[in-house]
Amino acid sequence: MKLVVVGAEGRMGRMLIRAVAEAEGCTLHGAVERAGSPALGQDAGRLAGIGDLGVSVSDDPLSLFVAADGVLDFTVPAATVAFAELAAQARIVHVVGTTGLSQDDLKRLEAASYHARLVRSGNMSLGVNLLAGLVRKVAATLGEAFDIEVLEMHHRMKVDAPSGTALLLGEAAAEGRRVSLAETRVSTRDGHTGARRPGDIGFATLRGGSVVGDHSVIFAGPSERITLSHHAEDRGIFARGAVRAAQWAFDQPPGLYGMDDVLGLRD
Ligand SMILES: NC(=O)C1=CN([C@@H]2O[C@H](COP(=O)(O)OP(=O)(O)OC[C@H]3O[C@@H](n4cnc5c(N)ncnc54)[C@H](OP(=O)(O)O)[C@@H]3O)[C@@H](O)[C@H]2O)C=CC1
Ligand SMILES: O=C(O)C1=N[C@H](C(=O)O)C[C@H](O)C1
Repeated sequence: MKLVVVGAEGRMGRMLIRAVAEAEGCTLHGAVERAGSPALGQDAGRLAGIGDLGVSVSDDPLSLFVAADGVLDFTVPAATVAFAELAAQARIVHVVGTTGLSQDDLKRLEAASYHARLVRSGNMSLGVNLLAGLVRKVAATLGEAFDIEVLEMHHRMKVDAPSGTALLLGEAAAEGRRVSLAETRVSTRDGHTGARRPGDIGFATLRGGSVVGDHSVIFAGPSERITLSHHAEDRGIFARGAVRAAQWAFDQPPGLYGMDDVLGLRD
């Protein structure tokens, strides 16, 4: 499968280049950065620390997409929406790991998925997607006597909050309880907040250092507490998940898919 990595110089971009180079049956067809990036013209393999691959970083995504099978995209929301339109034009697989997407961005990705095979997830690791299934089940079993709080910590450079994974886990909890996350979500608490509203799903965000990604879902009940956690130790877990998603989507019809489809975890 011929894959293009966009955002090639980013923390995830460099991991994705490595994951594609290591994956059986995949080749790196192209690497893209924004116009003006100092990475333009550099060899993508060298950028990723694995030696030359003979693929120069380019700022012309469409000319690469038309001759590729898929694109791996962990960038920023505005770029991802633009790449979705180009991937749809080229009728290729688009794997989206970018987080912090607005409702309007999500609608535009959905529109693109009429033509492209688009896989999107706030977390591409096996562990987090298994955890989401457990959270759904525990939330359904315990009911509202247990308060749900989602706690996350990431490195100091992360720009969006709560994390895409925290929202994915919050959605799983809300689904388990058969409520809408939009109506129960509380993402900030400061000052005299009053007592906790029954049924709320709370989010707490920590930022600092080089933390790859820590997430816990806490079910706090009368006199006891259950905590379900995931700790990411290496970004390779997300990159390998993204390559697996692209390989899975290659044989699917156009549509919008999640990692639960890729991993066969849908109930
Ligand atoms: N779903 C998942 O499993 C995971 C998701 N993520 C998400 O992936 C995203 C990226 O994270 P991370 O790699 O840490 O961030 P980085 O800031 O390190 O990387 C983003 C890259 O995208 C580039 N970029 C921005 N705009 C464009 C454009 N128009 N065309 C091409 N490239 C562009 C940036 O370039 P420049 O800096 O020059 O602007 C940068 O190199 C985040 O939303 C993060 O939350 C991260 C890990 C796992
Ligand atoms: O920005 C990151 O680094 C990460 N982003 C994703 C998120 O927002 O959940 C996934 C992972 O936790 C790392």
